[in-house]
Amino acid sequence: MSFSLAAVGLVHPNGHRALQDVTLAARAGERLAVIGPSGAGKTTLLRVLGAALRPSEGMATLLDVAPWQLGGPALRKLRAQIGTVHQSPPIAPRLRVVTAVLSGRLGEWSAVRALSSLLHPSDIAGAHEALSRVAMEDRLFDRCDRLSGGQLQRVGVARALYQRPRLLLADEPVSALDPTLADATLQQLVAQSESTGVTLVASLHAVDLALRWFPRIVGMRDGQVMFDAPVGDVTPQMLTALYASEGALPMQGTPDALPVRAAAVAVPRPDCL
Ligand SMILES: Nc1ncnc2c1ncn2[C@@H]1O[C@H](COP(=O)(O)OP(=O)(O)OP(=O)(O)O)[C@@H](O)[C@H]1O
Repeated sequence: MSFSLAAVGLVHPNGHRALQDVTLAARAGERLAVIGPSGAGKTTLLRVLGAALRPSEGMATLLDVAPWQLGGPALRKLRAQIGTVHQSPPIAPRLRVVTAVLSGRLGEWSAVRALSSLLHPSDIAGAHEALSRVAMEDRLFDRCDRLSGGQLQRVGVARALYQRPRLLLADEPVSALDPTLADATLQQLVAQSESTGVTLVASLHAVDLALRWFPRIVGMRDGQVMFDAPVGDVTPQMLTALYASEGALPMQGTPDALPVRAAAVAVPRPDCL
C-alpha cells in the first residue's frame, strides 16, 4: 500500500473539525483526484498524507510505516519520499528557479551536498529537463520573485517532478494556470506517475480536469468522504449532491469544452444545475 487511512479524524487546535472518520487507501502507482466544495477538507487530507498534520483520531500508514511512531530522523526520511505541489509554492523569493527545482531533492542529500547544491547548482541538466516539462526551461536562471503566480506554480510542479517521490501530493496544482497550461501540466504529473509508478493524489476544484485525468475520484464534503469511485461510476447525481450548496459545478474549461470522459458520464453543465 502506498497509504492507508483508517477512521482518521482531525481537529485543528482551535477546535474546528476538518476531517471525520476518513478511511481511504491507495496502492502504489494509483492516481486519485480529490474533489469537493471549498472547506471540504481536501488540503487537510493532503497534509495528513504528507505527514505534515497528525490525525487526532484513527490510524495513518504512509509508505508502509506509521509516521507518528517514528523518531525525528526517520520521519524526515519518510517526508523526503513524499512530494507536495502546493497551490502557492513556499519558495523563497530571491531563489533562482534552478535552485528552487534542485531543492526538490534536498531531503535525500547529505547536508554537505545540499549546501553545495544551493551555492553552486550542480545538476543543471536535471533542472532543465524538469522545467522543460512545464514549458519553463527558458526561466532557469531567473529569480523566483520575477515570476507570475502561474509560472511559480509550474516551478513547484517541476520541483516535484525532479524530486521523484514515491507519493506525490498535489494541492490545487493548476489553480493559477490557463486551461491549456492546466491540462498540459496535469498531463505531465500523470506521465510521471505512469513512468515512475509514483502514487498521485491531487485535489482539484475543476471537476472536468479531475474526470479527464484521474481513474479514481474521491468526493469530500464537510470533512468526510462522500464517495470513492472509479471515474466511470461517477454520476451527475453524485456530483450535484457533492456541490449542492455551490450553485454550479466548478470547471476549468467552458461548458462547450467538456472533456470526452466527463461527457461520457454525462456531467451536468453549470447552466443545467
Ligand atoms: N489551521 C487551521 N486552523 C483551523 N481551522 C482550519 C485550519 N486549516 C483549515 N481549517 C478549516 O478546516 C476546514 C477544511 O479546510 P481545508 O483547507 O482542508 O479545505 P479545502 O477543501 O482544501 O478547501 P479549499 O477548497 O477552499 O482550499 C475548513 O473549514 C477550514 O476553515
